[in-house]
Amino acid sequence: MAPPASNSIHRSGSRPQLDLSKAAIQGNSEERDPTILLPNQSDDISHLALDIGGSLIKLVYFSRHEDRSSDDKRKKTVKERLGISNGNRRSYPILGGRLHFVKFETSKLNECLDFISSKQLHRGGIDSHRWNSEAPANENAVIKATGGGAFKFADIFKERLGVSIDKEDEMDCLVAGANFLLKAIRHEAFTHMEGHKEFVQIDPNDLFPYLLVNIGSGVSMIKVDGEGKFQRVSGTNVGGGTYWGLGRLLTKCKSFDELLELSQRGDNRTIDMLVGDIYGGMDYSKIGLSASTIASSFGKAISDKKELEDYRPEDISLSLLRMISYNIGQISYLNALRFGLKRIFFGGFFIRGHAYTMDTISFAVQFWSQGEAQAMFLRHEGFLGALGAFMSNEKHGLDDLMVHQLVERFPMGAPYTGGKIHGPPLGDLNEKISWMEKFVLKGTEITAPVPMAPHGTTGLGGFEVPSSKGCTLRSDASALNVGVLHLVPTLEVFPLLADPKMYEPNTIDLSDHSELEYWFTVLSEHLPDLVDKAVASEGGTDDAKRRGDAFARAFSAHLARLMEEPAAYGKLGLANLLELREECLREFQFHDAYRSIKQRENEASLAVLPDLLMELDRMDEEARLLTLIEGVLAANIFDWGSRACVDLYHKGTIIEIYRMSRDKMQRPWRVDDFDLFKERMLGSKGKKPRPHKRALLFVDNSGADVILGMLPLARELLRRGTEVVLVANSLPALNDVTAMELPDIVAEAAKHCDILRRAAEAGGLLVDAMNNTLDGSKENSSSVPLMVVENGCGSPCIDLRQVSSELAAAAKDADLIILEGMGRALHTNFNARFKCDALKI
Ligand SMILES: CC(C)(COP(=O)(O)O)[C@@H](O)C(=O)NCCC(=O)O
Ligand SMILES: [Mn+2]
Repeated sequence: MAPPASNSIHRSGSRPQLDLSKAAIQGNSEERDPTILLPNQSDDISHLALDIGGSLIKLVYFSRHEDRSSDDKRKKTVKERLGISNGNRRSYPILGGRLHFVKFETSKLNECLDFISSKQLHRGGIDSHRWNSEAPANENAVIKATGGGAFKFADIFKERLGVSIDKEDEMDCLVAGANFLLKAIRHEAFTHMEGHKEFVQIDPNDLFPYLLVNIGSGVSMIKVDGEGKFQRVSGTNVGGGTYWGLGRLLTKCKSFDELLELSQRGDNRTIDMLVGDIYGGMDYSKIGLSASTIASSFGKAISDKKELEDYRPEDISLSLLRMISYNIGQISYLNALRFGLKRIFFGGFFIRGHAYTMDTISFAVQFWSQGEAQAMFLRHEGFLGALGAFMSNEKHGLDDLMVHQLVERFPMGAPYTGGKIHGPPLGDLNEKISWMEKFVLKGTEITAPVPMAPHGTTGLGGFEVPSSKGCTLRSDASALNVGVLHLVPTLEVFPLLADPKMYEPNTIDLSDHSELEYWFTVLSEHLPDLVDKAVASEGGTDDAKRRGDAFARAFSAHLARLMEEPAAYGKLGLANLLELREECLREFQFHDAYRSIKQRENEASLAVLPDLLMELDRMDEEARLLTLIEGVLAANIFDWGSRACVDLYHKGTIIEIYRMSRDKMQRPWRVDDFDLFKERMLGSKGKKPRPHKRALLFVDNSGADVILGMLPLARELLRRGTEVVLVANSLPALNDVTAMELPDIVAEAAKHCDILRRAAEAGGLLVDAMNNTLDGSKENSSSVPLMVVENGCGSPCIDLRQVSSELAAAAKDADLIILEGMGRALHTNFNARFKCDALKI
C-alpha cells in the first residue's frame, strides 16, 4: 500500500542511514511501539536545530513518541492475516516523534541556553533525555544552527553547553524549511486580505517556481525553482530590524511586540501625508489613487512645526509599520514581475501572525499587480530557517515524510510555553497543572484574542486605518498558531477513496459563524459532565479533580481562542474540534473517561444479545435485512456525546430503548437508499447477486451500538460469505469502542453464536480471548474470517487521509465499506466517495 509517489518529498541519494546493526528491542517486543536500542549508532543524531537571528532565536527540536505499551496480541494475528510484514513499518518507531517549535529573544540568550540545558536537548542521540539524562554531555556533540548568531555565539554554546555549532547556510535553510512546510503541512499557506484569512491548498507537484520573501531583521527575496534550487534575487535593508530600531528610538517601546501592539491603536493620518492632503481632500482618480492613499510616509512631519513628543507613539508605530510593509510588498511584487512568478510566500518573524501587517503586504501586492500576483503567508513563518537547519541533518529522514504522516496537535504546554518563555520549561504534568492554575487569576490573558477586525479599503488604492477592537494584541500571537508536529510514519491515505485530492472529511463548514457558535455551545455545555466522568474514571481522587479542573480550563481556553480566530490552528473543521477535546483529555492523562460506562453497557448488551439473535433468525431474509439496518440506527442512539441521547437513557433499560427506537423507524428516512442496498444484497427478480468479498465495518460506540447493532450486521455478512473487518478507534474517544476492546467483546458474543465463533476463530480473534475453549488455529476453521483492525485515530470522527497501515492493508481486498455513527458517517465522510460500494448509516 505504498502511497502515490507523486506526493513524495525528494530524498537525497546520499542520505546517511541509521546504523541498525545489533539493533535490539528494549523491553517487550510485543509492545505497540517498543523502544529500539541502536548500540552502534553514533550519538550525533541531531534532534535540535537553531536559527539565531538578530532579534530572535528560533529553535526546532525533536522528541520521540512516548512508549505506549500494550499487550495487544490481536495485532500480530491480524498482521499475518492481512499480509503486513514488519518491513512495512520502515524505520518506525525510530522516526516517530514530535517536532516542537520554540522562540526566544536573542537578547535573552541565557533563557534559551537554560531551556536547552533543562530539556537536555544538547546531549545528542535519539531519546537522550530518557536514557542519558545523568550522562555527561557528549564531548563531540554538535548542534545544527543557522543565522548570524550561529557564528556570533558559537563560543558561548561551547562554554555553557559543551557543544559545537555546525553552521548551515541561511538561504539553504530558509528554502529547505519553506519547501518542507509547503509540501508536508496541509494548511500551511494562507492569504490574508481585509481581515479575512483563507487557507490555500498547495499541490506539492505544482509548487515551483515561487518567490520566498523572508522578513527578518532585513529582507531576503529568493526565487525558488526546486529542492535546493534557488537564487537570492533581491532584498531590502528596510525590514523588521528597521521597524523595531526606528520604533524603539521614536516611541521608547521596550519590545517589538509592544511596538506592534501600539500600532493597533494608531492613526497614521496624523503623520503620513495622504493624497487627500495634497488634493484638498479629493481622490486623484485619474491615476487610481484615493484620497486616503499614503502619498508620503511621515510626510506630514516635515511641514508641521511639531516635535517628536507632539506625535502619539501609537501613530508613529502604525505609520512605520505601514511604510515598511508597503515597501516590502511593493519590492516583492516587482521581483515577482521580473521573473514571472505568480506566488509570493512571506515568512519571517516580522509578520508574527499580525493581521494588519499581512493585510498591508497583501494590499500592496494586490494593488501593484492588479490582482495578478498573490501574497501568501506561512503559519510557521518564523521557523523556516530553524526547520531547514534541522532538515540539513538528513539522518532523521524527515525529508521523506508526506502530508498524511504528519499530525499537528495543540497541547496547552506548547503554545504557551513555546510562545514566550520566562524561566524553566514545564517539566511534568504537575508543573503544567500548576501553570494552568495560575491562569485562574489571569483568566483573561489565556483567552485574550488576537484582534482580527476587518479593515476597509476605499477601493481606489487607499487603505483605511485599522479598526482595533480596543483590546491588546497578545504578544505570543504567532506562537499560538504553531502546534507540535507529530510525525507518524505508519499513517497512510485510505486506499479506497475515489479521489483523495478532492476528499474533504468535514461535512459542516465551521467558517460559518453560526455553525461554530452552535458547536461551541454544545461543547461548552457538555464540559462539566465530561469532567465529572473523566474524574470518576480516575477514581475521583484529589489528583484527578485537579487534573479535571486543568483540563476544563485548557479546553475552554482552546474554545475561546478558536471562537475569536477560527483559523488560529489551521483550517478548522468539526473533526479537528472534536479531536482537540480528546487530545486535551489525554494531555491531562485521562485516557478513557467513559471506561466504566462502556463496561456497564457492554455487559447489559451482551446479556440480551442471544434473544435478539434468535428473534432475527426467525425472520425471512428481507425482513431481517431491514431489521438489521434499523437495529444499527436504533443502537447508535447510545451516544454519550449528545445530550438528547443521554436524556433518553433515563427512560428504560438498554433493550427497551433499543426496541423503542427500532420500532419508531419509519421509512422513508431523510436519506434512504435501503432499497438499493437490499437489491445489491439480495438481488432482484430471483437473481442471486455475488456476495461482497470483504466488508470494512467502521464501528462507533461501545455497548448496544456495537453489540446489538453492528455485530448482528457483521454476522449477516459473514453468513453470506463476506469477510468482515471491524474497524475501530486506536484510542478511546467518548464512548467509542476501541480496537483493543473488541476481541473480548467478540469473544463474549461468540459464546452465543456459532457464526461469530467460527469467523472470529478464523480471523484469529479468539486465540487470546478464548484459548480455554477453542484451539484457535485458523486451519481448523471453514468460515470466512472476522477480524479487527485499528483505524489509527482517537476521535469520534475520521479523516480518511490519515489511517493506520493496518486499515490500509485491510482495504486492499475490500469491496464494501460501512461507516456508522454521527461522527464518522455524518460530521465527516457524508460526502466522501469511494472506489467500492459504501453504506453510511
Ligand atoms: C460527538 C458525536 C459526534 C459522537 O457521535 P457518534 O459518532 O458516536 O454517533 C455526537 O455525539 C454529536 O454530534 N454530539 C453533539 C451534537 C448534539 O448534541 O446535537
Ligand atoms: Mn461514538
